[in-house]
Amino acid sequence: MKQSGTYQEPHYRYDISLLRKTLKKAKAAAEVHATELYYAVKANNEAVILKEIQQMGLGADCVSMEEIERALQIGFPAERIVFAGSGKTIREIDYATAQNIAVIHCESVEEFDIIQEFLESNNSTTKVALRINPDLEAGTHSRISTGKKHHKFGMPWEDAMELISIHKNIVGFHFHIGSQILDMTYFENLSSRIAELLLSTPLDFKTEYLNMGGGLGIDYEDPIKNNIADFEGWMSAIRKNLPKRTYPVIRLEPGRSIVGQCGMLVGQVQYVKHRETCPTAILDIGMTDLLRPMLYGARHKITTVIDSLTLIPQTIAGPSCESTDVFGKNYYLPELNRGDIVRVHSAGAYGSSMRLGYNLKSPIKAMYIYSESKTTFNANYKERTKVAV
Ligand SMILES: Cc1ncc(COP(=O)(O)O)c(C=O)c1O
Ligand SMILES: N[C@@H](CCCC[NH3+])C(=O)O
Repeated sequence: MKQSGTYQEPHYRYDISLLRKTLKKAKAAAEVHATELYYAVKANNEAVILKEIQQMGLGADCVSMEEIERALQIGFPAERIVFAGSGKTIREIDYATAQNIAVIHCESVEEFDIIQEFLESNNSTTKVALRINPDLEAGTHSRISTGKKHHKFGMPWEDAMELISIHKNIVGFHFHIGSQILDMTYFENLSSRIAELLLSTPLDFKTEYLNMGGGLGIDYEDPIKNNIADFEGWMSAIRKNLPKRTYPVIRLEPGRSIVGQCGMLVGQVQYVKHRETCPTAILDIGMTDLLRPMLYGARHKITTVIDSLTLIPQTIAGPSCESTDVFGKNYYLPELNRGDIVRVHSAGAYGSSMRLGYNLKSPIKAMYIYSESKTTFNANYKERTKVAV
């Protein structure tokens, strides 16, 4: 009897109709709240995904020269591209200013001088906004918080005030307190802090540009029921304490909330090790394809297409030569066996964009689905999991 079975290549699976639905919801909320959206390319930079986003009229928030290049290739106009990042190199600043992108988010006084040099040498139309560190909690995992004083991001308000007193080409401010934020109080706090800070700008300074970052969280526990993030709640919270008439249009740069739920990672059980504590299913997908569980202890929902009412606790692990290459313990699933297909949900954001080349693993492919019922999906995968004997 042949033991090897059939092999289904692992892949990211993107539900484009859900992406479109999500974009429509985000755009509708943005219209109500006079908000312009710049998609954070770092969350997912696959060309097909970016094209969908560009076609819906969002701008692009980029953090490297390569992301700017990709955004331009996809068709985002330069005047709808912003460039952020805590360690921009001169090569990157030169490129961004030469392309006349809309705005650079400058993070320090030192960086400002360098940007200034390239704005002049490139005779650039790019504007400068200052990223402020507001010293605020974000109520999220400590490793994905960015807005406290000790974090490396942004500059103190005092530095910003000094810069605007000298330079006339600064158009406004940029803030971002962290990612995967579900408690809207933290966004309300951000809007209070900004309102307070803006009161202390010199009378002759007009804040033309106000970017309040990204950070809206998604439901990792129940991504099937809650597949669209609370854009309306986010935008109300972020605007709540801003004086409306003074700041008619604001910018936001969501990443995860746009693409997180439309992607899943599909892999196959290679072996099951029957440990004393808990069986461990070793898959062909792991930390090189989705780093979040290993980097932040993030828990993603995992499902299978096996019909069984009996669920048992199992450890789900990846194939890399690292003890931390484990999605998690105590996943209650039907008993897994070699050949079974496993789906890791909510892998659309910070999945493929954070993939690793460790162990010389080749990047896995992406599959784009434009419409498919759940029944067809399950049937297709079951077909493939039948092990040949
Ligand atoms: C400056 C900045 N803007 C936008 C984002 C996108 O955030 P999120 O994916 O949480 O919406 C990030 C990532 O946290 C960021 O650092
Ligand atoms: N990459 C992170 C969040 C950081 C986002 C960028 N500042 C995640 O996987 O959740």
